[in-house]
Amino acid sequence: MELNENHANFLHRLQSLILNPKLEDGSPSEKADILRNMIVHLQYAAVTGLMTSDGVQTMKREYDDLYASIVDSLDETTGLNNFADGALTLCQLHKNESQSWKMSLTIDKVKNNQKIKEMLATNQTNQESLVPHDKKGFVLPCSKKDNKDFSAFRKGVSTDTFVHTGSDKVIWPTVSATEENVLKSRMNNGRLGQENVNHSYQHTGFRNIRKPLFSSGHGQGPFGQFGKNSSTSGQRQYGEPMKRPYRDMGPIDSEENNELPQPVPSAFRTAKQQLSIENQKKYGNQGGGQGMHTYSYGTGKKSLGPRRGSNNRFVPPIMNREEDEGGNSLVSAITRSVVGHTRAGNVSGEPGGSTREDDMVDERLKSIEPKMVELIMNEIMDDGPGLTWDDIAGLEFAKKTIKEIVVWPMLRPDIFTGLRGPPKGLLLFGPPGTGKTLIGKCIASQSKSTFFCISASSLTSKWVGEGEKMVRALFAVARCNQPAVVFIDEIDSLLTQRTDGENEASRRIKTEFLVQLDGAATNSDDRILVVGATNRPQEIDEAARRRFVKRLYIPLPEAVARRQIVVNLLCQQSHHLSEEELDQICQQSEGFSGADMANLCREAALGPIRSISFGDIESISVDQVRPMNYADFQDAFQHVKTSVSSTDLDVYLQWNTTFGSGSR
Ligand SMILES: Nc1ncnc2c1ncn2[C@@H]1O[C@H](COP(=O)(O)OP(=O)(O)OP(=O)(O)O)[C@@H](O)[C@H]1O
Ligand SMILES: [Mg+2]
Repeated sequence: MELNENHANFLHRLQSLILNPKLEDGSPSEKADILRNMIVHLQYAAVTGLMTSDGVQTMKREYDDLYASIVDSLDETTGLNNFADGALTLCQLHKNESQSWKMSLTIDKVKNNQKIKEMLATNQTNQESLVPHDKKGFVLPCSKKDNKDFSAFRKGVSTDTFVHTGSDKVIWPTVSATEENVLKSRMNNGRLGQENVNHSYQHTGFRNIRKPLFSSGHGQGPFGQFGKNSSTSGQRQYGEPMKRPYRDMGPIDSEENNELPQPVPSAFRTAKQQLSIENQKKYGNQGGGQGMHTYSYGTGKKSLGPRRGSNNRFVPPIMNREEDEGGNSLVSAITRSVVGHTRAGNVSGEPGGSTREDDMVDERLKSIEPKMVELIMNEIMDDGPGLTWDDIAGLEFAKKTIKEIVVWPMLRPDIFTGLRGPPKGLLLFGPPGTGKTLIGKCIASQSKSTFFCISASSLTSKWVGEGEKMVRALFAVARCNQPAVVFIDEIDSLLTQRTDGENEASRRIKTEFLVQLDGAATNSDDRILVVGATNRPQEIDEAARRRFVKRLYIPLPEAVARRQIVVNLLCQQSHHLSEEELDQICQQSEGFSGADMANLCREAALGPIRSISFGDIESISVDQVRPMNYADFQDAFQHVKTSVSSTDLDVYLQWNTTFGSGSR
């Protein structure tokens, strides 16, 4: 590939972005923009072959993590996912590990990094080529075995620079010594992969760039110059015409110039690339394994279960050329990631899916912006926190109906066809704190389907600004991950009744949502269930209401259920409550929601602690804390009241009578 002025400008821009990311100041959205820009640049560099996919992947992984931490963070000073805080109890208490992530790569840190110091020291002493080459000096294809030598070579890569004559019209930016250090260090880490920045790009990561030829007979591999005296001997002046593409380049003698050797090193792959290719072939992207670390979110987070970590979901969108000669790498890579995430027993069956499946998925995602696919993938939950139906007290009718709609059809799709086909929309409505979100958690852990938990904020994000496209992306990705359950908590905030004065964007989102719901409902092959939960069903648009064919009332718990909640919670504490006292508590708590019951128990559990004098609290052992008793509950009743008024209750009962699917 010829390095033209556009490429030069591009590389110049990329270099300044990396050297000076300007991430210290600025709002979260500005930072997100900068990082997005960086990621796009890296993708471009890989697609055009200006950087190796290895170099891109390593760098991009870091920027992706940082980017995801900004997009996900609920803290308004550091992140974007905060504007719907009030509306979304689901997200409250969300504590994201990424919040503490800071840009650690400062120039000072790089300068003081031990490895970099060593590298620079090695550079000065290392004079020998460590890359295997044949007698003529051509670089040999590197096997996994050779890779050991090769990494040694990378450590000792020469930092000498080439003279830049200017006749290529490529004006490389002049960089300071410190900046040079940064770039060198990134090269050594396989990041930018640049080993020579003074006036020419000799980049371990950049490939196919016109490179200086050597005539010294010492090998020059795809990773740049090496060999004796590389600062002067054998360097090609920039004005000289390029004889061969860089990646195919071996050293040539001046006499041999007319008879160029066959490109040997084009077969070259690093061991890492080779391993990654093999893994991809074997397992699809899931099996790629290396470099993908799993996140676990903070314990304080209130959510339906663990989200896939940003890196876990991330599959480098740029594949090795060997694998994707046909281009369209971004979409197909994301497609693979979608298929790769599909659970066992899903449409694709095997992780990674078949080629036919890939093609099919490709089609479905073709019109969807990759960044949106990525955002949606981020909303897929791994198996939830192991909640079972028994953890939900009472609500027998709702549980039975949900099992019918969600669990059984997943187990026996062959039986649930035609008239028996399960409904595609399920609405859970009822007073606050009655277990609607809890049911969502249970579906996540019990259904053998891909579970998307979508918050209104992901769909209406100010930053994305294109909510209806997000809705389309959501359903497209769900379609690729069938059977799928899309759980939308507090769905009223998304589907409120349409009014004349309402904002155009939210109207568009709503319309798209209805269209997609219709599509899922009418296409009998689609195995997508949309579950909405709300405590304001009366505010839902009538068109949306119609599409939620099953509308289940989740009422306040009855005495038996309240008892079960108390017993479940008390099993973690020592107590002296008799059966009669428990019955008494359940009668006294008439009108309490499940959440109120949990609050009551929490308050009562503080009783024994309150009876300890302030002075003893530091020294007392756990065994010395007295067990809870009936009096603690009586005290707690003084402070905890029902949160649902009887007027509110009437509204739900009324709505259930008119629109609900029954409650027995
Ligand atoms: N049926 C139940 N069984 C056991 N615990 C329950 C039940 N209902 C509510 N709880 C308790 O109340 C808490 C809140 O429940 P949940 O978040 O599911 O309520 P919700 O119906 O989604 O409320 P909202 O409408 O305000 O979102 C749960 O974490 C659980 O401790
Ligand atoms: Mg809820």
